[in-house]
Parts: sequence; C-alpha cells; structure tokens
Amino acid sequence: MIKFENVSKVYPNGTRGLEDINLEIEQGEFVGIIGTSGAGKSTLIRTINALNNITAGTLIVNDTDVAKLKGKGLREFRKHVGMIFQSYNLVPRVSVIRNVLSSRVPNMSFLKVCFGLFSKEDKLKALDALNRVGILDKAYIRADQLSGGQQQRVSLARALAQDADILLADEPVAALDPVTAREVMDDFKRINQELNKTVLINIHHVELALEYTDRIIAVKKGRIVFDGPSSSVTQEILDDVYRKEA
Ligand SMILES: Nc1ncnc2c1ncn2[C@@H]1O[C@H](COP(=O)(O)OP(=O)(O)OP(=O)(O)O)[C@@H](O)[C@H]1O
Repeated sequence: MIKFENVSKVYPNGTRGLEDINLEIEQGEFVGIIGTSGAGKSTLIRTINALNNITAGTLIVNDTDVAKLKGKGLREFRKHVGMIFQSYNLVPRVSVIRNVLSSRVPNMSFLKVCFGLFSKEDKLKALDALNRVGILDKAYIRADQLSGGQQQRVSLARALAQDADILLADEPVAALDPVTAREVMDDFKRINQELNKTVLINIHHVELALEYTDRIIAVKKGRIVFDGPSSSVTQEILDDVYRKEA
C-alpha cells in the first residue's frame, strides 16, 4: 500500500512541487495521474521511490517510511518499485536480455556482476518477463535495433524481472504513435491484472488514461484536485483540471 499523509515537496530553489497530499493506493490498483505540464505529476510519482525526497508529511510504501531510508535500506526498498521512463533508459548497444538482466544486479555479488555471471533463475526470470510483453523473440537483439514501442516493452520487462510490486511509469507512451501507445497500455493493463502489480502512470493522453486505468488522480499546482474512478471523470472535471489560470 502507498500512503501519503500531508506530504509536501519544496525543491531547493523554493519551487513548491507538492502541497499537502493525502492519498492511499492499494496493492493492485491501476492509477492514471493527469494534469497540465508542471502540475506536479512527475514529482508525485518520483517521491514514491525516493528519487525525490519529501520535505513535509509522511510517505509510507509497503509499511516503509520512505523519508527515513538511506544506504542499503534504500537500495533494498527500490527493488520493490520499478520505474519506466518516457525515454526507455536502456543501454543501447547491449542485447535486450542483458538490459532486462540489469534489474537483477542489486541481488548479485560484485564479482558476479563484473563477469556477467547471471544465474539460471535470473535468466529464466528475464525471459519470462520478455514473454509477458510479447518480445521474447527479440531477446538476443541489440536494444538500439528495436522500435520505440519494443524498447518501451523491454523497459517494462526490466521492471518485471526486478520483481517490483509497484510500477511507476513517467509518460511511458508519450513518444509513441497512437497504435503502439495502445499496445504498450495493453501490456500495462495485462500485467496489472495478471500479476496484481500496482501501476501508476503519468499520462498526458487523457483518453488513454480514462480507457485503461481504474482510478484517476488529477494534480494541479501540486495539489490533488480530483481522485476517483476513471469512469466518473466528466468533461467538466477535465475542463477544471486543464484550465489555465492567470
Ligand atoms: N529539480 C527541480 N528543481 C526545481 N523545480 C522543479 C524540479 N523538478 C520539477 N520542478 C518544478 O516542480 C513543479 C512540478 O514539476 P513536475 O515535473 O512534477 O510536473 P509535471 O506535472 O510532471 O510536468 P510535465 O507534464 O511537464 O512533465 C514545476 O513547477 C517544475 O518546474
């Protein structure tokens, strides 16, 4: 479970990223986070794996007080939270399977990492993850030889092979054409349903968010202005979320 209690985030330059956020997300939810550019969507999801530290309030993720984490505890915690970026963040000149296996590195000894000695279990896990996103046949191809949609699937497979139970995706389909974007959203949906992973997606494509996610959280100026079932989002709510204010 993810629980924000009166969480705020002020960046070192004084910009207020989040303002008094109160939120509970149960394991297995599929949540879309919407809002205008600069509203605080990325800040919100990046606090969950402590990529952004919070400056007030309490953030509990799977019974862990995230603000108190450091060193080994933080590394251990991050194994449970996978991150998927708009730009895929793959190692381009390396095979797909090596990219997916990189998620297993935190579980390995230094020497094994140096020699690339992944266990049979790790390899099977990586292949299973690639199979789940439909690109098992690409396992031994270099990552930079794949299309954008395929690269995003590798990124998703990497998060799955990590055994994360929470997947945070920051604009995962923004760089993809409409058909490929849907295919990747289908993957997220399937993984959410089959594996009961919590999925939080920052997404500018509102129609995709409404169609695929179960719950919408709308952010405006660092505050939550709507939180409810995707099916209950009306045009009036969207007009309010996206209204530019002077
Ligand atoms: N590292 C930073 N230092 C200072 N201010 C920041 C930093 N990162 C984000 N901000 C500011 O915090 C606010 C929220 O930004 P955030 O990136 O979370 O918005 P967003 O909703 O994800 O926007 P977008 O859709 O454009 O990615 C903005 O005013 C932004 O300028």
